Amino acid sequence: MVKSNASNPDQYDRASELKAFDETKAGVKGLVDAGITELPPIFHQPADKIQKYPVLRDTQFSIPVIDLERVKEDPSIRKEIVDKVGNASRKWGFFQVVNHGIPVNVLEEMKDGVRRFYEQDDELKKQYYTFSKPVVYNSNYDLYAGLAVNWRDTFSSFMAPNPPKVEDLPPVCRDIMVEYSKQVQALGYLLLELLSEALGLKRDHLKEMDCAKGLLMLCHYYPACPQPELALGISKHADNDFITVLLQDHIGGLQVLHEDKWIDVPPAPGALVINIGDLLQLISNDAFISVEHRVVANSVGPRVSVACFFSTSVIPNSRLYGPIKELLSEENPPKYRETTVTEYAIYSNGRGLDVDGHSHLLHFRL
Ligand SMILES: O=C(O)CCC(=O)C(=O)O
Ligand SMILES: [Fe+2]
Repeated sequence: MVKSNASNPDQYDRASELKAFDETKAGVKGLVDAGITELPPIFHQPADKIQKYPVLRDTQFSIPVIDLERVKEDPSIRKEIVDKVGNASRKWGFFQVVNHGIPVNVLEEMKDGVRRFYEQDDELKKQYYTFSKPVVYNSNYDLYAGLAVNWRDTFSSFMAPNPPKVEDLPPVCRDIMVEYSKQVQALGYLLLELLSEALGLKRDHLKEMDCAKGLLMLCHYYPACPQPELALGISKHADNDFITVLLQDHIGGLQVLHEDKWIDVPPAPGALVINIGDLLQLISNDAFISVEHRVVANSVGPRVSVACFFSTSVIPNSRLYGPIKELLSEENPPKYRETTVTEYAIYSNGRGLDVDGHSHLLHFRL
């Protein structure tokens, strides 16, 4: 157990508390199971980090929800959908989709599978608490590097193009991980078509650039927090991929930074949240924006979510990605130098922002 010293958070041995927490291999859920009633200091966010931007709760400002029904059948409906996807990707960098083709029972089973993973016996879970297996479970991947530990546990696995052997996936959720990742990849390809068309490119342009070839699945668990106002589930970051498809449950907590205000992304039944990652901002030459987001801690959880990152960062790949030539003109010269997905991943080191809290994209700007 990590001893708590929340009444005097400045006077504690941070390094040894981090190590003690890490060595439990039981994550944040382990602390909750042990019955803590105060937030241990390693989780305390600096107050200015939590409150820097106001939270705006105004229905006038909300992430667009786009209905994909009949997108493949009716060209005039498709055109409307493409316009909506383009507008949302330019203005918000985020949107939700409904009628996306993934059945509700698959979404429910995926969330149940994540709950089963975390709620199984600690001893079974601990075997994945390592960076040397295809499925990596830990609390925060950047436990020792972050300013404050996030109130969250995560397990992750690359699911495409080279998925792990089935026996390497956790038995309690392996079938649904395989099924869901296949369906998400198909949706990823459809989204790339719509995004290509919204950029005025031919339908297969982004697909042919391999933007949905690689898929990293991150399964998050945000236990109920004893002092949610002092912690964050995920601190402010942007995603370092092409696009992300996020499945969230009914609890909520995801917020998007829009015009210097945090806007809630309300859970909608059957919906998936889509966001533009840094690499798509780069190749679209800033037409689409990769927007910072965070998850606040909650007192009613556990909340579960599954983030599917489309990126090929683990495949050795020398393919260069720069602003797409067809989008450039005298009035729209390239804003970024070319990079590889691997270089971008190494540069961002899996972290959503640089040490000063700025986007890693700035480093690649011409
Ligand atoms: O859990 C969520 O709602 C967001 C997760 C997220 O932002 C991420 O995995 O990058
Ligand atoms: Fe994210």
